[in-house]
Amino acid sequence: MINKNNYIGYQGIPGSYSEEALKEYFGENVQTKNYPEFLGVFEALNEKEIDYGVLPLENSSTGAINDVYDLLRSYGFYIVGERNIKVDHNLVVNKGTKIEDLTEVYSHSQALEQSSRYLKEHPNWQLIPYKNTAISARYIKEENLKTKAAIASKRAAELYDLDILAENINYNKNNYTRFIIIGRNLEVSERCNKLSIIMTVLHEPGMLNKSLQIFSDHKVNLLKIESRPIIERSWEYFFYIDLEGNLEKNNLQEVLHLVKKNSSYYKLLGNYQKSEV
Ligand SMILES: O=C(O)C(=O)C[C@]1(C(=O)O)C=C[C@@H](O)C=C1
Repeated sequence: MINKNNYIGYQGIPGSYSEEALKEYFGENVQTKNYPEFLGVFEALNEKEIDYGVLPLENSSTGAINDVYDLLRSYGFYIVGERNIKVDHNLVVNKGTKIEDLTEVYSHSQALEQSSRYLKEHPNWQLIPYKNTAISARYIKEENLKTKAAIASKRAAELYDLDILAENINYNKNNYTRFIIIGRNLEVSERCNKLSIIMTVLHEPGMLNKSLQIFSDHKVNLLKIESRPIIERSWEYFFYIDLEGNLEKNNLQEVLHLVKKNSSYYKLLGNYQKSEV
């Protein structure tokens, strides 16, 4: 369980959306460590450099963040919490830059995608995927050129002393990113009401349906299914399933036991409290 000596890791630098999710979840007064890549957060948790990590898992406009889904399975950590954050992107530039000066726009690929309709109105701009939204903002500040812009949060513009040339350029005005909090151990408490598992089924007709029927027969409410390819076995998939429930309540453990029996691979990813928004 979380205590005040814990270190919490996130991808990016101050001003990134991951940092915002971290502060919303843990509060302002926590010790943080940051890493340039998602992988760095997993490695740091593995090496006990941090106690928890905060990572984006999916977005309400563009869907899954595949790298994080895959890392989550391969490292074997647990989801202990989640927080949905409203994400509004801005085109940020060095002071005095005009829209017609721009030739290059830097940001995380997710942010470029979430702003794609606005960016299509400027077909002459070169779009350059970069490590993170706030790292892009800091980079264009360091370069100090009027030809380069970044897509980032208002807070990143403030922190790196940049101007906002266009506000809220994400095409979905209800653009939310779901962040997960990961830890080394399974943490189950009274308040947990959401569960995530990964499973694969035998490549035979009706096998996925059989697993889903188990949930339906026991009145377990499914919230999401995401599939990710199994690299070594073409056209076979890991199914990531989110469902409602608490591991210590009702007969959920027995239901999961039946699902496990019907699966060729099964892993419990965590039991945690659903984000309010
Ligand atoms: O946290 C950041 O600032 C990021 O650049 C990452 C990230 C992501 O990977 O989805 C986080 C939230 C937004 O959806 C866009 C980008």
